[in-house]
Amino acid sequence: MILDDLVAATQTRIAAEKRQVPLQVLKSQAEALSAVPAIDFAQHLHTPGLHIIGELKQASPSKGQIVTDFPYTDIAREYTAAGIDAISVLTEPAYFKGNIGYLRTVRGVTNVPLLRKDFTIDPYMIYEAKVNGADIILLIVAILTDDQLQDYLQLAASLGLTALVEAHDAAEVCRALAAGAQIIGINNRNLKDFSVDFANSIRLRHLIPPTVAVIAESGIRQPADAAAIRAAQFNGILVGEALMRATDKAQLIQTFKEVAADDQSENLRVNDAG
Ligand SMILES: O=P(O)(O)OC[C@@H](O)[C@@H](O)c1c[nH]c2ccccc12
Repeated sequence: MILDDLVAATQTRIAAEKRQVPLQVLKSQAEALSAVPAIDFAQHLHTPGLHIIGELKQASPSKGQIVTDFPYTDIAREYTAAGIDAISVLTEPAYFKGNIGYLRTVRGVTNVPLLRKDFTIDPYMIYEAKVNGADIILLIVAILTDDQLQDYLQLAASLGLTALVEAHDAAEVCRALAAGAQIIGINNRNLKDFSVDFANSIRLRHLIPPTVAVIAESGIRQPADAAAIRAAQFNGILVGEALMRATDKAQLIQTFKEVAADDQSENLRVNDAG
């Protein structure tokens, strides 16, 4: 199963990194930064409208090479100018051609919150996210025990990081809630076989109380997709491939935002009538 391969590759990678920079060194670097006030992304997600997390992803195991040209700092600037709410930076090298250096570099060109998109399986990676400028880490329920979920959420909070806790089915959503997740991402893609079911997030939405922010992830391509997700009361969307392939990324972001704005004015009308 591909997810097992990803986890194994990540274990090997982190073991090598620990030999380069020992845990204690990284930990003290991260702790020195923990006083820096982090952006409360969960709170931001509860403000009105559909928030957009745009991804920087040049390749993936399901799609192979998505783009041949990957000017990621230019794209980060373009996302920022277009009013994106956060940028997701793939840092997994073996399957997504990501790099932790991309995160650090992007941090230098934008002030928007950055999500370190990786297969977090070790506290080391959380310190590393902090040291390289992330505001948000990804915790994938499918690859963590309940104890790990809780510990990693706590560690992230202690460093001033927010966690996006990713679930794919009802049981995983319940585990995310039980661990105390403040932001849950429901992935439309099954990481075990990479099949995408766009309706998956909408089907599971009702399991999450309004106090917890919820993001729909993967397979979101068109404004109509964003509209359907907004109508289902999501706080945000995570968009990778569609933005990477779009020649005019600002235009696509704008269109997604317009869809959300229409929905808001509809709500206002309903409220006025009531
Ligand atoms: O490119 P898409 O279909 O818009 O999907 C983006 C994002 O949801 C996807 O990259 C993703 C969701 N969860 C992940 C976990 C690891 C790596 C990647 C992902």
